[in-house]
Amino acid sequence: MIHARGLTRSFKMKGGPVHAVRGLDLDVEAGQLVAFLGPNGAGKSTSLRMLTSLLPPTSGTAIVAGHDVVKEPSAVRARIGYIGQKNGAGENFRVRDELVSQGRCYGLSRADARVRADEVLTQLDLEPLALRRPGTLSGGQRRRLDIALGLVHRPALLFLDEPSTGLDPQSRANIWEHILRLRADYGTTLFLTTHYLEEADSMAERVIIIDHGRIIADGTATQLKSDLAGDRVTVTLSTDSDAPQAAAIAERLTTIPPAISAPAVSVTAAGEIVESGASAPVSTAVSGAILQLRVPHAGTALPEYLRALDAAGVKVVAAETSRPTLDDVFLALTGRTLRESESESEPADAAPASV
Ligand SMILES: Nc1ncnc2c1ncn2[C@@H]1O[C@H](COP(=O)(O)OP(=O)(O)OP(=O)(O)O)[C@@H](O)[C@H]1O
Repeated sequence: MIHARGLTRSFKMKGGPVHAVRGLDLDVEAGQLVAFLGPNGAGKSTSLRMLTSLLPPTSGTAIVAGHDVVKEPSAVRARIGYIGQKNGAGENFRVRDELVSQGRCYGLSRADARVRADEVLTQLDLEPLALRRPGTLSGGQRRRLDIALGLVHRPALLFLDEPSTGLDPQSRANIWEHILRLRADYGTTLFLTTHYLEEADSMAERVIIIDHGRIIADGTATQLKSDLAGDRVTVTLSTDSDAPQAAAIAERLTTIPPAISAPAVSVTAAGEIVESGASAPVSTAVSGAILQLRVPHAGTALPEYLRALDAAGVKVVAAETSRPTLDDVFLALTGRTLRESESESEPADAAPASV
């Protein structure tokens, strides 16, 4: 459904070029639900805009829904839906009329556009709002209308740029319910960006992480977490002064490597890990009397560690383990958390020039 090779986009800026996307290689099969994650400025929207033919790549190729995004942009647009970050509906028409008008834009007859408008109104639970103006809808209702607008022409592939951002938890859950239903009922291929790691973790069957315009991880959330991040063990000592000794003991244990060195990798559909160069060590973290360790299996590491601390006379007052998150995966790959990356600022003199 999506086949991109070396897809690249740079923007000319006063302070020098911005390399937004650097050589994206991507294959997405029909029916997949893919979450595209990365910090602000990682290149997610630029990638989406190239894949939807809205922005020409600087170099590289992409075949989307069977057509070349550069040579056949109209054919691509006729077969895909794109729901951008901003609202798609105007203010002039009522909700149903917006949908009819969208259908007309895609070449449907007036009668067919009306039938289709009613179908998507039902699909997105928007019938009670059909006669309202978009400006009177809540954030969640409006986002559902955006999705309905993207579905009028029955696309087999839907791109959604942050479909749930800015919504309250209940509306976010509601949007996800509709997204998952689209896939279950119609087999729609879904490619979406999100900042909510826990949503990507629980809903998407495939997670692709992009950073500085490059894909740094690609696999199921479970694969990425177990292969790249490991479990977290947190031990609280009775006194700070024992922390250096406790850290040294951790380094000597066979079940606790002194540092998990996680190379930047991608995981193929077959579960094969492909290394792609850079490595970012994740070390034992000590904060006062609290030690945090990354281990492959907390269930075996923690008892061994506690026995070793006890034998050395180091008193432990609390110990707990936790499963890794996708943020831990990002940390393992880049040495930064996604949240830290979000606050990295753009160059001060960066101002858009011709694109
Ligand atoms: N039209 C443009 N002109 C100049 N630079 C741009 C333009 N569009 C994007 N960029 C730059 O390209 C980089 C990638 O931006 P992009 O919007 O793709 O990131 P993103 O991952 O979607 O971020 P966010 O999560 O904040 O939406 C950023 O440095 C951004 O400032």
